[in-house]
Amino acid sequence: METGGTLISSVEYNGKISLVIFMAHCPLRCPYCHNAELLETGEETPLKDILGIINDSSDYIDAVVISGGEPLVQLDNTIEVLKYSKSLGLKTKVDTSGCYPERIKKILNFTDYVAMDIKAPFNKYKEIIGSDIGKNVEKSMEIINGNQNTFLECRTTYVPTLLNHEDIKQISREIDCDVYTLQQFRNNNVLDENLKDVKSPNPLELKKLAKEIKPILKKVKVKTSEFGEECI
Ligand SMILES: C[S@@+](CC[C@H](N)C(=O)[O-])C[C@H]1O[C@@H](n2cnc3c(N)ncnc32)[C@H](O)[C@@H]1O
Ligand code: SF4
Repeated sequence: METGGTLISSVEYNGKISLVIFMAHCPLRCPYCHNAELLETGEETPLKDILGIINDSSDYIDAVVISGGEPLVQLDNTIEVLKYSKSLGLKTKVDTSGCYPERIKKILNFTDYVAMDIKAPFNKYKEIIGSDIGKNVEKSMEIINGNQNTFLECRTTYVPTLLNHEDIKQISREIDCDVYTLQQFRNNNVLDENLKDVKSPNPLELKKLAKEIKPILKKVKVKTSEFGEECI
């Protein structure tokens, strides 16, 4: 399998210590992507080495998180990692763009938690990230919601020049999830050079926006580099 390596994290799975595996490759090119070096290629890593790392860490981790890149590009390897993690009694989480609804179905039996980006209102994907996949993401959301054992977090990275407050309000009316997180855009590593000078949105602006959509979504969080994750 091709990866961008692994790390141990205390923030990628709420309240748990997790091993995060970064899978290489992604069919999308979100202008703000901070993992751009992983989109085309990764380091060839035998599956058994990744399973070995999970086994060696299993005494002190609670969960395995598969991120990337897009984990569902390497579907078979992702399934093997999820199954193995569950066999060791670990929680599992997958970060995805939601662009592959049919593949999502195949991981749900081994996935406790999906964090799925809602990158734009469903009818504005092409305009905002350049790929017209809104319908796929909507379908993925419906499939995950049909599986009562999988927790669904929807999340949007708020990039001031790409999105506006009305877009977030439209998203809040279109989605159905266990929790919605507004994430602060950071410009330290971005795919599109034009975003290098775009400042991170102010945490107070994000919190005000989150309060405005809370009556619709009920459970809303804001994630910023200044304050970490805050429930609104
Ligand atoms: C790199 S993506 C990998 C998983 C999957 N491909 C996706 O897009 O959800 C993981 C998370 O990083 C976020 N992200 C990407 N670039 C970012 C940036 N410049 N600032 C803040 N978050 C960013 C994405 O929105 C997503 O929630
Ligand atoms: S943010 Fe996710 S979906 Fe977008 S290009 Fe990066 S890895 Fe792919």
